[in-house]
Order: sequence, then C-alpha cells, then structure tokens
Amino acid sequence: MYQFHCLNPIASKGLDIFDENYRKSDTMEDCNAILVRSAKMHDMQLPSTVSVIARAGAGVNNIPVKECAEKGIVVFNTPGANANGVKELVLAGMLLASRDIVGGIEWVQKEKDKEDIDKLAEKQKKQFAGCEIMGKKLGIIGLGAIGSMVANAATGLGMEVYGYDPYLSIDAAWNLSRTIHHSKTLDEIYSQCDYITIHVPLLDATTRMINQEALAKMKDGVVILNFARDLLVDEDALIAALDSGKVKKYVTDFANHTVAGHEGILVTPHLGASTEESEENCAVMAVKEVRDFLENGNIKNSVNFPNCDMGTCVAVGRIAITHKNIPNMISQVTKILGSEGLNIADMTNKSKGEYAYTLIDLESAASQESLEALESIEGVSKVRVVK
Ligand SMILES: NC(=O)C1=CN([C@@H]2O[C@H](COP(=O)(O)OP(=O)(O)OC[C@H]3O[C@@H](n4cnc5c(N)ncnc54)[C@H](O)[C@@H]3O)[C@@H](O)[C@H]2O)C=CC1
Ligand SMILES: O=C(O)C(=O)COP(=O)(O)O
Repeated sequence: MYQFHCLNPIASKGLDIFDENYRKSDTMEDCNAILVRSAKMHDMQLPSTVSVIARAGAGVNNIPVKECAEKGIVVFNTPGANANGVKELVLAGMLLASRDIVGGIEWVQKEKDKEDIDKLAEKQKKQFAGCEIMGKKLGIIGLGAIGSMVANAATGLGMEVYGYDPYLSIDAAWNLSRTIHHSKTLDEIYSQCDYITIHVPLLDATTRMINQEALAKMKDGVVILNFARDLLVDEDALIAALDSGKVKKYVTDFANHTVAGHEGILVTPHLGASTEESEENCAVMAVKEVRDFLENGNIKNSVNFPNCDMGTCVAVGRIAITHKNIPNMISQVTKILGSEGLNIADMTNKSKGEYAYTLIDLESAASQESLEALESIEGVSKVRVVK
C-alpha cells in the first residue's frame, strides 16, 4: 500500500487514477508521494518515507529541487499540461491592455440605473477606446510550451511575432509557425516590440531580467505581460517606467503589494492554469508519473533526475538507486550484488547533471544486508525496493 498527500487541491480526474493500492493521507507522515501545485515547500520538513514529489504544473520554484535531489527525492512536473490555459489568458491580457474593456464594464456597472444609459454610453465610450493588436509587434521571451503557443496564436491574430529563446527545445522549434522572427538577442525584442511577454522559468539567471536597463531599451508605450513569475520583473523599476509613460500597461498574473491597485497595472490572481482543462491535464499527468515511478521505478519528466524507463517489472525483484553522478558507482553496486550471489537480469544507469539513477532487475530478491550495503555507498541517497 502506498500513501500520498496533497499539499493543494488536485483535480479528482487525476486522483481517480490511483487504484486500491493507494491511500490519500491528511498529513505527510509515512507518505511515499506528495502532490503539489503552488504551495511553498522550501521550509517544510519532509519525512524520510517520501521518495517522489509531483508538481501538477510547470514552475518548480516553490520546491527545493536541489535539496530533494540530495536526499534522493525525485521531483516531477507536468510539461505543457497547462500551457493552453496560460496562452488563452495571455491573449486576454493583450486585449485588456489594448482597450479599456475593464474601465468600460466598470462604467456601465456604475451608471446602470441611469434612465438614459444608452445615450450616455454613446457619449462616454470614447474614453475607453484603444488600439487593435493586429499588425503590432509581439516579442516573446521563452519559447517553451507556453511561449510557442502564444507565438502561434498571436501570428493567427495578425501580429508580427519575434521570439527569443537561446535554449529552444527541438519539440518547441518544430511546433513554431515559420513566420515567427527568430531574435538572437533580447535587445532586438526590446527595441522592436510593442508588446513583450515573458515565459521563462524563475531561476537565478532569469530573476529580475526585466530591469531598469532592459526597460530603457524598450519602445515608448510598450505593453509588458508577465504570466510567468513576479520576480522575473524588477517591479519597482517597472512602476517608475509606467509612471513616466515609458511603459503603457503592465499585465501580471501575480498579485503583491507593489502592483495591486497601481494605475496602469492589470493584475490577475495567478489564474493562468486555473481552468478545468489545465487542472485535469496536470493532475492526470502528475498521478501517472507518480504511479509509474512508485510501481516500476520509471522516471519521466523529472526536473532533478534523468529519464529512465525499464517498462513494467517482470523480473523477481527491481531496485531503484538514486545517487551522485560520480565515478565507480556501478562497480560498487554490482560488487555488492555479486558478492551476495544476486544475478542482474537487466540494468539501466542514467545521469542528469550532478545526479544519477540506477534501476536494476534481479533474478532473486535482495537481502536486507545487501540493501543496507548499497545504502552505505558514499554518494548513494536512496535505495528503494520497487518490487
Ligand atoms: N501563470 C500561471 O498560472 C503559470 C505560469 N507558468 C510559468 O511559466 C513558465 C514557463 O512555462 P512553460 O512554457 O510551460 O515552460 P517550458 O519549460 O516549456 O518553457 C520555458 C522556456 O524558457 C526558455 N528559457 C529558459 N531560460 C531562458 C532565458 N534566459 N531566456 C530565454 N528563454 C529562456 C527555455 O529554453 C524554455 O523553452 C513556468 O516556469 C512558470 O513559472 C507556467 C504555467 C502556469
Ligand atoms: O504551473 C505553473 O507554473 C503555475 O504557475 C500554475 O500554478 P497553479 O498550479 O495554478 O498554482
């Protein structure tokens, strides 16, 4: 029996995929798996029973990914599963920034009891007029699951799209419309574009990448959209640029005291992935990842360990070892198993950066002593009997 705990509500369409071998627990105690959306996990003490965390979503900045890798906890996310939800909100954000739709709706609400509201509306509407997005230049920073969808949709709406992503994946490249202009520098995006939208993960390298220097290079009257993470933008510098008229509108999905209520800023309460479809897609993918990992030891879509797939276990036993990516690991493992007379039927070893993963099918079950011997190898973080 496996136990899992949800730190945020996870769509039932996903949780229903757990079968009778799984029990949902109200606490993390004794749990094997944690499912999470945006709950901040950095200060949480995880029990040693936890071997997997699945983020039902894309961004993992709420999870101590490296500390988890050190402890042998495999962290998954669900790439692309909520991208369409975010794409649609970005398009809405561009339209809301271009015409004062919110102001117009609020005006009607305020004046709703006036007898001549129809005449008044015709007189007043000019104050809510704006511009169209067709023909405007859109710069997209980060052409991953979301950025590439935004690029194609904006192209379809008649925008001229510039994309910047020095680490573009082959899959994302195949999905991009050929009309998208490939920007080799951020400066080109900054100097050319009327709308700039950012879709990169929050990392040390991307924190406050939209800063005073970047803003100074942008066109006057630029609209900036941020549906990725608030810390990607130096919001004090942004507000100064907004107040000076350099930036026309800032659209952000992240409410905080700096932006909330400020003139010229449209703030949504982190709604990008809050659609029925995205929530279900993420939950289904996350639960499938957890099950395949716990039941077969397979890894797909981990952010801290490599992909590894040995299919469903048909051998007598399978053990999964998380360890550092250092020399001499395999020889130490096989020596311990060999000295116990354990024959290896199949084996895979994969690495990702500093960390590695070894999955071994055995022709007979490993003894407690041999498991402890494996665990005591310098650099091994977890040894798990999958079967
Ligand atoms: N508002 C919301 O509800 C949501 C927000 N997000 C945020 O959006 C981010 C992106 O999500 P996805 O597109 O699904 O992720 P993704 O991993 O598919 O795409 C990220 C892209 O950014 C690129 N990139 C990384 N560093 C870069 C840099 N310095 N300059 C330019 N490009 C860079 C990568 O090469 C990759 O193509 C997430 O990390 C998350 O923070 C994601 C989903 C929902
Ligand atoms: O997937 C992401 O990165 C998101 O920001 C979505 O967050 P949420 O699952 O809506 O709390």
